[in-house]
Amino acid sequence: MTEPLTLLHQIAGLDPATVTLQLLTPFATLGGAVVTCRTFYTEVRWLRADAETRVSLEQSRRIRRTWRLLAPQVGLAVTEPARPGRDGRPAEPKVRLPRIKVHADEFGVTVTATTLPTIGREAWQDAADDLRNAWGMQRMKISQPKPGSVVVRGFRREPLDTPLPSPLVRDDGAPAVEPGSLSCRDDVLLGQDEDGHPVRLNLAAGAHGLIAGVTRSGKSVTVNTLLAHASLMRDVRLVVIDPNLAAAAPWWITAHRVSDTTHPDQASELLAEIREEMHRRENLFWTARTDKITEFSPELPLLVVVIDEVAHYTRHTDRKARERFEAHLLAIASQGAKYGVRLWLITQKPSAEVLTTALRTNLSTRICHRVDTTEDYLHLFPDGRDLDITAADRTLPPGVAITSTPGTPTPVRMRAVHLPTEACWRINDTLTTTGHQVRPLPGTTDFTKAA
Ligand SMILES: Nc1ncnc2c1ncn2[C@@H]1O[C@H](COP(=O)(O)OP(=O)(O)OP(=O)(O)O)[C@@H](O)[C@H]1O
Repeated sequence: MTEPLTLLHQIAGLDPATVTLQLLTPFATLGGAVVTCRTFYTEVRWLRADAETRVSLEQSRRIRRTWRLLAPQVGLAVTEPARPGRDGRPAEPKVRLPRIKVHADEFGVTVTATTLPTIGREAWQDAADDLRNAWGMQRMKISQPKPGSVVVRGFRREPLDTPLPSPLVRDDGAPAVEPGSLSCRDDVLLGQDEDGHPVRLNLAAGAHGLIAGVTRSGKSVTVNTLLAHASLMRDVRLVVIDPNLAAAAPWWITAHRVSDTTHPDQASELLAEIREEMHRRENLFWTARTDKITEFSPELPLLVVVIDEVAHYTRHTDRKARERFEAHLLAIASQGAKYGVRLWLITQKPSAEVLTTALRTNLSTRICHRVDTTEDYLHLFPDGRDLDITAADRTLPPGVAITSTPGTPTPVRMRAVHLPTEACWRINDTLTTTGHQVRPLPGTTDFTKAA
């Protein structure tokens, strides 16, 4: 039979070598282009990476390079029995390895591997310690999100131990976000979980929340994140009630309404106004033919009501005043969300005496920094014993919290975003210079009306 190249040679009068060269040239050019693109991509990735990601990139190159050698050593290779060759003599046994793709990030590497007949998740789990040592990782996490592949996450650094700066400020502490450039539809970055995944909150889509933690647990820093975002959102009005004037201090001159009252009755007055506003908004349901407000604007803002040290009012010695306050609180917690109100309660002790079960049930976002007792913690997370570490654990460091949000209802450990109070003052300066000042700094007033 005539070879195709010889046939071409006969038709075109070319010798087979020239024909081969001419046929292969486009493929070689394409191959060269692919290699160039890859190198270019690798270079760009390297140049754009921060110092920690570059260390991980180096590691991921080493993992790829040494995989052929390492996989059989850690039991992640299958040796197929040698079959007799054509000449009847046994051929070399074939060793098959899982194919791997390695991705680097600031915490370490993610290796996605194909499974082989006897090498599934269990085999990877058995090899985890050896891989951790060989790859120089602190911790390995193995999962199988879908049949046919295993995902191995190697952590060189623990996300929970890694400080997470706020996207609202630059490295030098200067504000990075213009007032009014955010909207309540934008996600608020609360922190990162133990796998390094972001934990986000959406004020427009979400509902009410709670932030708990004993003193020096990192509660105020997390409250800063909430208040700073709310202040920078053009379609949010911030209402703060704070008997200690701690969380509210930087926002005193720019929040829509603010109170440092220590008596529940005065706090109740402000809550009664919120309820009146809810009542006014009822008319919108008829005109918009809806049963909840989902679109917000500067004319129809989302009302974010933050009450710091809520126990100060709910455990007040004046029983009647305390009950009036609790009645308002419960009405807003159970009804407010559909009228565009988001209630956020802050407490050192999230016990049943401070927050009734009816109230707690309505607080769907829960951020629990270190608390005093397991009972306090379990009041917030009734199934929380399943976690390796609870928020009552003495070892929970400042800035780490157990968190659940409507997006991630199963509680996770989270390293909260670090937004120090000094940065909040600077954000407030920007708000003031761009005309967002509502009132002067306080004298001895305990209740100030918005201008
Ligand atoms: N997310 C965080 N990342 C890094 N460090 C943090 C974080 N949160 C808190 N810290 C550290 O812990 C310290 C105490 O935090 P914070 O002031 O928020 O505690 P607190 O629970 O509000 O205490 P207090 O009730 O005394 O104000 C901070 O000064 C800071 O050094």
